[in-house]
Formats: sequence, C-alpha cells, structure tokens
Amino acid sequence: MPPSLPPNIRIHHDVTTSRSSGGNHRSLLATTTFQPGDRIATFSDPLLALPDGATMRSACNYCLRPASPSPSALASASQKQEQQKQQQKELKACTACKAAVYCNPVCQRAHWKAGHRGECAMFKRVKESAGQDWIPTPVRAVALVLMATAAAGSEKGEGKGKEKDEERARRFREAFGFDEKGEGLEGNVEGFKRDAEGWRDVEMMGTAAVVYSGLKPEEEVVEKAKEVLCMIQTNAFNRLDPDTGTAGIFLDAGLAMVNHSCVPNAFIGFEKRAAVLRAERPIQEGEEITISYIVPDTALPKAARYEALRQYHFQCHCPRCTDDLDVYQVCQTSPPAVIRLNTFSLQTDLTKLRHPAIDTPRKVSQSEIETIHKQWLALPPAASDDEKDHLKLAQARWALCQPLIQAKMWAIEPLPTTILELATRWQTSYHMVVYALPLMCFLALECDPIKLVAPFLRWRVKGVLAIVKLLMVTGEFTASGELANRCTHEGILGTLAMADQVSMCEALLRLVVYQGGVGASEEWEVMREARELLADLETLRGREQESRLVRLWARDWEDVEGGAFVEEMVLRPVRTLAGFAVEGLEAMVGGKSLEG
Ligand SMILES: C[S@@+](CC[C@H](N)C(=O)[O-])C[C@H]1O[C@@H](n2cnc3c(N)ncnc32)[C@H](O)[C@@H]1O
Repeated sequence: MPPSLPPNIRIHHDVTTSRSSGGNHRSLLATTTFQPGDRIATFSDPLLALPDGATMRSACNYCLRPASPSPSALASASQKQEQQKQQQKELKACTACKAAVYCNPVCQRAHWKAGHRGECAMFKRVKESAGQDWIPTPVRAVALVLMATAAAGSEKGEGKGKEKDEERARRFREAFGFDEKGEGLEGNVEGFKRDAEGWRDVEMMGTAAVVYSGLKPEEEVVEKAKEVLCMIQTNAFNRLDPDTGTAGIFLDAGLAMVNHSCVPNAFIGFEKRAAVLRAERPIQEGEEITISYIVPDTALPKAARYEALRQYHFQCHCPRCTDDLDVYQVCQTSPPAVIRLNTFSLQTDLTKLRHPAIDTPRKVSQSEIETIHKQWLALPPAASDDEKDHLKLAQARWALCQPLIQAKMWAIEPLPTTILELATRWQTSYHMVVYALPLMCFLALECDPIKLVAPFLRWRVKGVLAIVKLLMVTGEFTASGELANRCTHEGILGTLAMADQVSMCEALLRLVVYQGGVGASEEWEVMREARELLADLETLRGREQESRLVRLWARDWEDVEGGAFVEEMVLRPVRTLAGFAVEGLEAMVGGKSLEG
C-alpha cells in the first residue's frame, strides 16, 4: 500500500526508471497549482521524529521544541552554555530512564505511546551495560523500528494501547518493506556497500541497534537492521538549525518520495513534530515537486554539491548540474514571480538580480571556482581560538578569493562564507562589533538574494534579523557616546550618526515578521524574537509619525509615502553601510590601508 498523503500531492511511480538504472523511480507531483510561499502540504504524523544525541536533553523528545530561550544567533559561547543550562532546567526527564526529556506531561504521555515504552527499557539497559546515557540517533531510530515490529506480534498487552502499537508496527512494516506485498523506502544498500568505510559504520550501528533492542543478534535480524538503517539515512530529513538549537531526524514515508534538485521548486520547514512543504517557485498542476537535500550547501560549486549528496547515491541531472550553472545564472533565470518578491526585501533593485554587475572581462570560470573552493577547504583550520589565528585564516581565505573579488562575483562560494564567518566572529568581538554591521548589510544585499532568490527563505530572514541586532548594539553605543571608541571609520560613524536607527530596526523587524510568516511559522524562534523586539520598539514614545510610515510600507510596499520614507531612512543607509564592507575587509584581512 502506498503511504497516505496529505491533499494536493500524489506519488508518481516511474516504471521506466528502475532503481538499478539510477533513475528517480518514484516522485512527488503537485495535483494543483502553487505560488511561491504557498503551503503545499503538512506532514504531522511522522514515522520517526527524534532529536539528535546532542539536543536530546535540551529539546522535548516528543514535540522537539527546544526549551526557551534558545541560544540566539548572536550569543557568545558562554552565553550559549548558560542558556543551555537554563533549558535543561525547563525540561523534565523521564523518571525511569532519565534519558528522554519533555516539556510537559502531555508530551511525555504522547511519547510513551509513540514508542518510548520500549525505548525506556532500552535506555536503562544501555546505561546498566555500557554506562552510557544516550544512543546515537540512527541507532535509536533503527531500534525503535525493530522493537515495535517485534513486539507487535507478541501476546503482551491489550485494549487501545495494543491497537495503537499494532498500528505503528503496521506502518513501519509497510514503510520498510517487511511485508512481501509492497516495496519499501529506497535504501540504496548496494551504494552504501560500495563505500567500505561507510558500510563498516552501517554494520556497526545496525548490530548495536539489535543488541540495544534486546533482540538476539541473529544474522537475519542484523541484516534487516542494516537495511532499515540505509533506508533511514536515505529518506530521513535532518531538522538541523544551529541558530535555533533544533536538530534531529524526521521521517515520513510520503514526504520521503520527494526527489532532490539543485534548483528546487519547494522547500521544507519543521514546526515541532511536523514538516511543512512549501513552494519556492511557481509550481504547475502535474509538475514534479523537488527540494534540495543539501540546504545550505545548494549554493556550493558542483563538486562540493556532489560530495554533500554522496550519502544519497545518485548522480544529479537537474538543469543546474547539467549546464553547470553558477548561482548568478540560476538567479537570472529565476521565474519573474520570485524575483518580483524582492520588492519587499533589502535588495529592491530587481535589475541587479537579473543583470548582476559582474566585471565580465574578469569573470571567473567554473573550473577556476572549483579550484578556489577546493583550496579554500584544504586550508588548515585556525591554530587556536585566538583572534590572531582566526585573522590569519581569514587572510588566507580572502587571498584565495581574490579572483572572485576582482570580478565582483560576491555571491560565489566560498566568498560569502568567508565574509559571513568573519562577520559572525566580529559580532561578539569588543573591537570589531561595529565593523560587523557593514558586512551583514553587504551579505544581505550582494550575496543572499543571489544565492536564495526568494526573500522568505529562512536564511535570508535570519540575515535581516542579524542586521537588526547589530543596529541595536550600535544604537546603544550612539546613545552612550561610546560609538567613536569602538569604530574609527568616518563613513560608518557618519552614516550611523545621520541614521534613524530605531526606524531602521522597526522596518527590518516588520520585514522579518512578514517574510518569516511566509517561509516559516509563528513558532520559529527568529519570528518569536522579532515579535518581542518589535513589541519593545512599540513602547518608545515620540516616534508615532515614523512608526506610522513604516507600518504603511509594511502593509503595502507600493504605498508612496511609506515607501519613500523607508527608501530614504532605511534602505539607503543599509546600502551605504554595505558599501563600506569591501574596503573594510581589504583593510582588515587584505592588508590594504583604509586611508589608501
Ligand atoms: C528520499 S528518496 C526520494 C524518493 C525515491 N525516488 C524513491 O523512489 O523512493 C531519495 C532517493 O531518491 C533518489 N533520487 C532523489 N533525487 C534524485 C535525483 N535528482 N536524481 C536521481 N535520483 C534521485 C536517490 O536514490 C535518493 O537516494
């Protein structure tokens, strides 16, 4: 039986492409039309939804919500540690196994029924035998499947609980193809076997799952465990979002039918125990729905994308791979409907997205880009966490990126990552924090809109929030007269002195709330933070007129009065600040004098 699906999508079974021929085999098709940002389907009853080992004690093991406050994107390492301690206090551990934690008794009861009953005994066994109070997530996932399917046939239990267990076991058997009737999820077992080292891991984890489950490690059971593991590795989605502290795996047999493309028309977001599939581009009725399996690596050059896709064992033949297009070319050929959405973003110059200002005679070829990326990856990491060692690494990276810099190919990796990593470090540095602001503005204008054309994508929304947080810092420095001690660059000082930093923050926060609402949900940490900051700003007196104009713009981007205000007071200073980024970088990591 095919997996049950939410409305608006169907599974297409392509009998002409068998698994062995490397084709897509099954795919997900739209049964109606979707516009960018539309919610295509919600998958709220997954086969498996687990936090990963590292977040097992800082996120509810049922609804997967990290305890609040989640470590913010800009928190320092020590702040993050403190926040994590706080999180652990908020979550109550299962009194029996002390391994799984929950945000409330409702989640705990639900998880008991969803498989923790069997798992609880397993955690206790592992603790007693190996002194270990956690289990690697893939092993935990396989053990859950094995225990549920083994227990279902037993005589134990009765009533509703037993019925539920039987139902879970039936869904697992169908999904993993334990019944003769149907084929299960794609496992690419032969592909996994070809990678000797990877296969050793599969063997080890499969065997561990059998032993931890309390089953006899007979050959047949271990073989089954290895196959289940390959299916999980191939079909489960990683819920990783380092900024909001969420991580783990999510497996739904229906969603698992969605294939990969490096120019996807859809994307997935996670909301507690559900996955939401949304349109990134317009999708026609009958069209295949594709996502990127390798977010955020989709923007990398081809060789790096292939490396990231290795665990899926297929050769990508999407239009981008076939013609080896770079991110500028993908952006230029994006549907007008997606480009137009940037009217409500920081990069409102749509012509720039269509015709980037690359220095054509200096344009760097794809093979040169591949070489730069490879050399960049091969650079030794910073020798220590010391500022000086990080600066050395940044200098080496900046030097490697010179051809891209000369050609003004700002959005080509590894240049944006080089800038972002510096900006992220500078955000928490006493001396450099103000200089992080132009860098973040530059990324939001010159890199992110090219790499991710739809402005509602989470990465872009997060970039806008990062600017707000830096503006709040510089706003405080301005108010306390501290700004000149932290920054000597006259351009930055002048721009900030002239700017209405509060209106800038309000406008950017309204952008975050709008675009975050399209591409994510109210539950998203970034949205929660933005709403809180906005509420704080709304209490400020004496700026009713500015706030009215910002709200006019946020309600209708084409509003003449509101639009003119935001252009002058918000977008222009953001562009001016972004304009100082490259000279600042040249001075800090390129060895050129700022005065020069
Ligand atoms: C999550 S499953 C997707 C559903 C799968 N096509 C099936 O029939 O079960 C992932 C697997 O599908 C195949 N696949 C996904 N995207 C593909 C693509 N663009 N080209 C070829 N195969 C693809 C690969 O075998 C991959 O490991």
